[in-house]
Amino acid sequence: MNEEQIKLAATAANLWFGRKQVLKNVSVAFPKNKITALIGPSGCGKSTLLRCFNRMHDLSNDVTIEGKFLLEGEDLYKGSLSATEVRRRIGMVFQQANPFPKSIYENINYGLKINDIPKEERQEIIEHALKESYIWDEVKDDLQKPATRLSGGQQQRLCIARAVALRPEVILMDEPCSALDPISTSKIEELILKLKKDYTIVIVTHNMQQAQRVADQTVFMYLGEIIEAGDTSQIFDEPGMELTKNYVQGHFG
Ligand SMILES: Nc1ncnc2c1ncn2[C@@H]1O[C@H](COP(=O)(O)OP(=O)(O)OP(=O)(O)O)[C@@H](O)[C@H]1O
Repeated sequence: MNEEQIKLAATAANLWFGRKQVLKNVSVAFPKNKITALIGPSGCGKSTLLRCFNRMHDLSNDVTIEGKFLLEGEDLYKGSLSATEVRRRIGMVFQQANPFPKSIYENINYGLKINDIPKEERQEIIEHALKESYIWDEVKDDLQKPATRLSGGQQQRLCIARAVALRPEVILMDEPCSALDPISTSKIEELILKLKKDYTIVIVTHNMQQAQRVADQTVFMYLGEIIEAGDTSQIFDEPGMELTKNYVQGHFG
């Protein structure tokens, strides 16, 4: 991958929670306008790595982070970027849809407000974000309804709308479908595939079929290390490492 294709990267990253090292010399690059699946057994550090890119560990005082986390070459920790700016440019969607206990409208409006988007522009941005996230038709007549009354799959698409409304460059998704039924899952997958035209996407998933359906690149982690990264077809069909092969074939994890 040449420099110009890389949107997001970590180099020689280490992370400790207290004395426990959870990321070990992690170097990884996520290409622009592509979907990367991050796979590996439970506890190997996938979420921890994802959260580093969004400065989610900033508020924990027992976390030590070393190495570099770069957005188009710009250091996410050492430069002039604030955590708020980092989170605007790098959006995140979580395993459990987490709408605010407010209306559908307010769920998106809130982020626009705190990012100083003028009031007169917000209506159009909200409508566009809901359309872009394939949920507009289901909610357009009831934008004042509490978001918590939507189904799980609708809530997750609303959370994606909330993220895209801020026009991020990257969307990080931490097992976004693990709490959803197969129909909602396929809607989200369809949405993810559509979004890659405009965004760089990194998705943590335990679902090997999902990784193969959506990801261009797959990264396999084990015990805090990156074992192998490559085109999804290569990782699944011709893995270079025995460990990767055993994992993708379901022998452990
Ligand atoms: N805040 C924390 N304090 C201490 N240890 C933590 C903290 N968060 C995570 N860990 C530990 O770090 C390791 C990696 O956790 P992480 O959630 O990144 O793994 P994961 O690969 O995403 O797992 P899963 O697939 O189960 O979500 C685990 O051993 C976990 O117990």
